[in-house]
Amino acid sequence: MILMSRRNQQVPYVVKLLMTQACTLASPTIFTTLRRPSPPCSAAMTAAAVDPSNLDSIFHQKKLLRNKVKKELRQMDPTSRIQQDDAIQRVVLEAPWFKSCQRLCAYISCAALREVDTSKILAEILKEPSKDGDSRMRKMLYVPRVEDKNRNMRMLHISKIDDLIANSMNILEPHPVDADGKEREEVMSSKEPVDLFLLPGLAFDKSGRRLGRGGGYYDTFLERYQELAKRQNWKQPLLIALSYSEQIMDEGVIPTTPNDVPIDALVLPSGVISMSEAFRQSCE
Ligand SMILES: Nc1nc2c(c(=O)[nH]1)N(C=O)[C@@H](CNc1ccc(C(=O)N[C@@H](CCC(=O)O)C(=O)O)cc1)CN2
Ligand SMILES: Nc1ncnc2c1ncn2[C@@H]1O[C@H](COP(=O)(O)OP(=O)(O)OP(=O)(O)O)[C@@H](O)[C@H]1O
Repeated sequence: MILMSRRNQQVPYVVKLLMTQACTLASPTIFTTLRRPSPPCSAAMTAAAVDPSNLDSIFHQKKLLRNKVKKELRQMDPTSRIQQDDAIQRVVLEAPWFKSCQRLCAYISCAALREVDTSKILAEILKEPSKDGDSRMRKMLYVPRVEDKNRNMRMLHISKIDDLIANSMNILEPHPVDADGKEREEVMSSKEPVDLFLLPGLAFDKSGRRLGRGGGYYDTFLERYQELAKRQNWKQPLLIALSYSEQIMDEGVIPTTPNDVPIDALVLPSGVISMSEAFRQSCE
């Protein structure tokens, strides 16, 4: 049986697990060739496509799963959390796809929401280039700003962590205008493509499903950005989420709808799980 992946490549209905050192210095990358959760192959999506009233049931199941995962995250041992935060960020900082990326969108982690910490990754991206001949280009960093309650989010350029202020949800985000009174660059208006998104989420599975916090901000934004990249003939950005081991679900547990955008890879404290051919190619 042959299925189509999100990049429209044929994916055999076979699960292959390969351990390889090719894509990470910190820990092994697990390459999985799995049935992609693209619309035709998800039971939940297929049902939703023929019966829109079924969406209510899917959203209800999503809500139950969010509550379960949030409870588990609140109960996590603080020492284990710190260890996992460090390990996950180390994997990212040492990964070839991170080192080589020139422009990325990343989330500003919120400790109260028990999100995987991104502070070390952000600090590394924003640190001043050393004066001792380090000629590496500074990466362009864009971070989310929620514009309204209708799933509208922008990704704005920041150059220092002080550019951020807490919003009504207590998440740090940039003001649309910088300290010099200049409008910040928005990623959707940039002339250059983004190579990488580092994504938050509540639950994930090994075939690329991602459950967010229920706002629909990321799915909406990612769909718009993928359409932009297609129109511009740009390479699609890698979509990589960061996850504690507690957030990995068995196959079939995460309910999905056609709007859910599948991810390319997942970073866990133990390494990277690859879910797409695009990710594998980025490691070559
Ligand atoms: N760090 C971070 N920034 C982000 C997101 C995110 O998930 N994490 N977003 C991703 O979309 C957008 C903001 N969306 C958000 C959606 C919900 C909640 C929140 O606090 N939800 C509560 C439940 C609220 C309720 O049910 O009424 C929670 O999850 O406990 C926060 C941000 C943009 N910025
Ligand atoms: N691309 C889209 N176009 C229109 N509506 C969307 C889109 N993506 C999500 N939505 C809507 O947003 C709401 C929240 O969706 P869902 O529960 O899947 O969010 P989530 O995946 O938890 O959140 P997020 O994407 O912000 O991480 C739903 O009503 C969903 O139909």
